[in-house]
Amino acid sequence: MFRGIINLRLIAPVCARRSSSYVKQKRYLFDLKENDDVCRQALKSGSFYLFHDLLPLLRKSGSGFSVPTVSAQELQRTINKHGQDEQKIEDAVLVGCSKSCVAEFALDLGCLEKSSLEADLDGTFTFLPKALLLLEGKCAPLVAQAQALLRWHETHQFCSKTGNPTKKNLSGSKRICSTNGLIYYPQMSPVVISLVSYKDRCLLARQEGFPAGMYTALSGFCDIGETLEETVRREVAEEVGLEVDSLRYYGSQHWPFPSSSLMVACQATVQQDKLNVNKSELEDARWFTLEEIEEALQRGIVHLKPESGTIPIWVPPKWAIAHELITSWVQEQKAHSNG
Ligand SMILES: NC(=O)c1ccc[n+]([C@@H]2O[C@H](COP(=O)([O-])OP(=O)(O)OC[C@H]3O[C@@H](n4cnc5c(N)ncnc54)[C@H](O)[C@@H]3O)[C@@H](O)[C@H]2O)c1
Ligand SMILES: [Mg+2]
Repeated sequence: MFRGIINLRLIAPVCARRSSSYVKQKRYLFDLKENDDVCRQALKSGSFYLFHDLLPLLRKSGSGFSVPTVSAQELQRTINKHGQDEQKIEDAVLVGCSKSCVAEFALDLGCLEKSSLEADLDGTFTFLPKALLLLEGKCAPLVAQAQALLRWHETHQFCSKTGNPTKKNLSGSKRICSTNGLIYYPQMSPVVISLVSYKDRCLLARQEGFPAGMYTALSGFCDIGETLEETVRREVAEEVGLEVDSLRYYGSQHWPFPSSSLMVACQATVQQDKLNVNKSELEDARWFTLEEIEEALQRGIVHLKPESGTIPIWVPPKWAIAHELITSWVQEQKAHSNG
């Protein structure tokens, strides 16, 4: 059993007063998920994020973009105006509830005409990777979660055992086979992402399909039955031929690509730096100094085509946990050098 130093990134415990409203919010969310009657009521008063064929609706807001919501009444009007039955609202899926316990849903209106919808809603249905780059703060993970849940329902219409149709419960927290009652829950695939370091350098890699110049931390899906630590060791050995000798948990992130992964991030160290890169998985892997990494972080996203000559190294954007891992390594290196 691999023993590493685990120091969980703990969220500061909420104070006693706030925890009562937090607990109330989470208990209401549980009721919404599990109790169709509670959810049916909430569908009349909740707020709705809208999608069109899994593209989220974004609206220009100042110098940036926001993710607008519509009320149940506005949604009814829009659906009626576009000739759809109001029942369509029951295709919505629950994505959360506000601190004041207003239920938040996501609904895909892919059956309606897109451009007239965008005109009515004063927004644009946007390709998800682009939308996530345009959004700030909590909007990006929320849109990613909603799209992943809508996509899961779209791709799990039939029972994999009987082949018969499945039906979602009202909140969309599960699907049930119409004949044998088998219950399906939305899945995330666990993926480990490790920033490997050796003395004062860290290791970044790229796959052939990555945007030109982008390097990121090593990552890999967990095989069935593996512990996270075993996946870290296996993936690092598989991809760059090194043996991990210590690892430290950093944090986690839901990642909607290619289909809903749970990224579990850690810092890992190795005892030697001789790389043996597995070219069937990686196009390249390199050790980078603190200075090179700081330059890459400064550079931000580089939109250059491979044919434009030498492309400077860049790393995933701020909302990717790889970026956080890399930034955390820089801070530790600087704290270490400042003694
Ligand atoms: N959020 C971030 O900062 C960040 C950074 C890097 C990679 N990622 C994501 O991590 C994931 C894993 O990266 P990777 O490509 O290096 O993985 P990987 O090294 O495991 O190689 C991918 C291979 O894993 C296999 N696989 C096993 N289970 C799978 C599953 N459930 N879904 C898809 N493939 C599965 C497939 O054969 C696939 O070709 C990717 O989805 C990638 O987008 C996220
Ligand atoms: Mg990998």
